[in-house]
Parts: sequence; structure tokens; C-alpha cells
Amino acid sequence: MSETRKASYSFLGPAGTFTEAALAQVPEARGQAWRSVNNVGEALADVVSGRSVAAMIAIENSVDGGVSATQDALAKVPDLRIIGEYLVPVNFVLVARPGTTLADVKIVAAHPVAYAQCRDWLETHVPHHGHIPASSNVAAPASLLETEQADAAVAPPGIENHLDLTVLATDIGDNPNAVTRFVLVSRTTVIPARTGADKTSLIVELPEDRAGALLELLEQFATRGVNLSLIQSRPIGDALGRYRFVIDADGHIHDERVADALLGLRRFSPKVIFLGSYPRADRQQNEYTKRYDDDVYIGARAWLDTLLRGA
Ligand SMILES: O=C(O)C(=O)C[C@]1(C(=O)O)C=C[C@@H](O)C=C1
Repeated sequence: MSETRKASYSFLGPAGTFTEAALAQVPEARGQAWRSVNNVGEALADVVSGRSVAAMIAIENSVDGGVSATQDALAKVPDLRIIGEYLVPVNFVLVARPGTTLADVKIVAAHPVAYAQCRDWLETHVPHHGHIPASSNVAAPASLLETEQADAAVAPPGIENHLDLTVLATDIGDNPNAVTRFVLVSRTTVIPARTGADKTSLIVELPEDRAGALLELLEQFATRGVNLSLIQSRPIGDALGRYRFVIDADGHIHDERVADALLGLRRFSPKVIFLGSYPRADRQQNEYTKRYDDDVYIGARAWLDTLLRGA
């Protein structure tokens, strides 16, 4: 009797993290094997080695901004593609071992991105606290039951149903509408179909020592009517003052205006990494001016062809 082998999907664990909630939104991952890992590097290594078909990773938080570990890993690990985007609303509770009160709390364990989202609350209600970083929002409360290094932990709501911990405070996030954006990363070169509500992710380096280079980069998009939903600089790391740009552009590589912008970037930049074109999580149709429609590019190319053919 032959048994179908399950495909493996890696996610930041253990079970109960927001990353797991993002993976739960992926229809193809349902009923497959989910592999809990401890960090983004491990998740991407699983994809590179073929151990997992894809990995779910956090890439941006509405309060704390871009997740630098993810952005840097995507710049360094070759041949990865983003194939989907998912949004998860995030809010937090403060938990402790039973018997602990808020007044007892001196050290708080928290994932750094979660800590950054609860900083105002913690500074107001636990003003003298110290912080121990944890690898995830579930690893933080779990650590309270393993060591006494921390007195309390920042955790996702509902954690008290899985771990023997007491909730000291709820809704401790500084912004009640906080959202984290996740991406599903794979090694496939098959580009998800164009939907009209798409995003294209890129990492672009600037040519060195050129006045106005950043403006020239932006012009590649502006002159083709392509809107950017994200542009963030990250240090390349080899010398002070050298940066790469992480970019999300509205549209799909199969949109003529986006393809033309990519050609412009490739001519101008020493390094362009195409991270993928994929459906936007918010399913909002891409907006652009009529003069950047596919037909306009196709018509212009046909005109050039007739000139080249001497017609
Ligand atoms: O620890 C988790 O629950 C995660 O899924 C990780 C993560 C992140 O890496 O940004 C996800 C969402 C929250 O904003 C904080 C932490």
C-alpha cells in the first residue's frame, strides 16, 4: 500500500505563534506536515535544502516596521521567491507564573518585535523592567515554566489555555489595530498568476558614488506609473554608508508597466533581486493611469517593429 508523502511547511514555532496563524490561511498547507523552527534563518534553510516546500515568515509589522532579519535573509539567500502574502491582526497579553502579581515583575521575556509593540504599556505599567528576548511569542511564555530568569512574558491572547500561566493584563499592545504582514517563501520559479491585485517585491542596490542615484531608482517606477507600497533601506554590511533598498511595487511582472520598470532597474542598478510577484493580501485592485495600460506598451512596440522592418 503506497502512502502519499506530505509536503512540509516551515514556520516560527512552537504552535500558537502568529506565524502559525498566517500558515493556517494557506489552503495548500492544510493537511500537510508543518515544521516548527526557531528562527527565520532555519525556516529559509529548510526551503533551500528542499526539506520544506515553503516557509512562512514575518516581513513587516504596522507598528515596528520591516522585520530586518527577514529582509536581510531574503537579500542574502539566493533563489528564493515570495509566492503569497498574508495579514494577521496582532495583540498581546502579559502572563506570569501563578501567584505572581504585576508589582512582582522585574524582568519581561518577549519576542523583540512583540516587545517593540508593547513598549509604551510596559514603560507605563512596569517602569523599571528589564527585557529578555525570546525566539517567538510562544517561546517567551513557555520559558517562564523552564527557568526563573523572567517574571512575566508578552504572549498571544489565549496562551493561558495551553500553559499553566496567569494573565496579568490584556490588550497591552500600544496600537489595538496592529497587523503583521507575512510572506510564504518557496524555491519555485513558477510565478503566481496575475490577478490585477498584485505586488512585486524587489531588492535593489544603487550604483556607487552617483549624485541623485536614489532619485534615478525612484524614476524607474514613477515614469511607468507604478506605485510603491514599501521602500526601506537596509545596510549591505560591507562598509559604512552602503545600503540596499527593499521595495514592494503595486502590480505584477506580467503587467507591461512593471516589466518595463524592471528593465529600467536592471540597466541602472548593479544588483536587482526579483523576489516575486504574488496576489496582495488585501485583494485591493492595483490602480494606475490609463496611459500605463498594457495596450499602450504593446502598441508602442508594434509601432517600433514596423519601423525596424522598414514598413
Ligand atoms: O512570535 C510570533 O508569534 C511570531 O509569529 C513572530 C512575530 C514576528 O516575527 O514579527 C510575528 C508577529 C508579531 O508581530 C511578533 C512576532
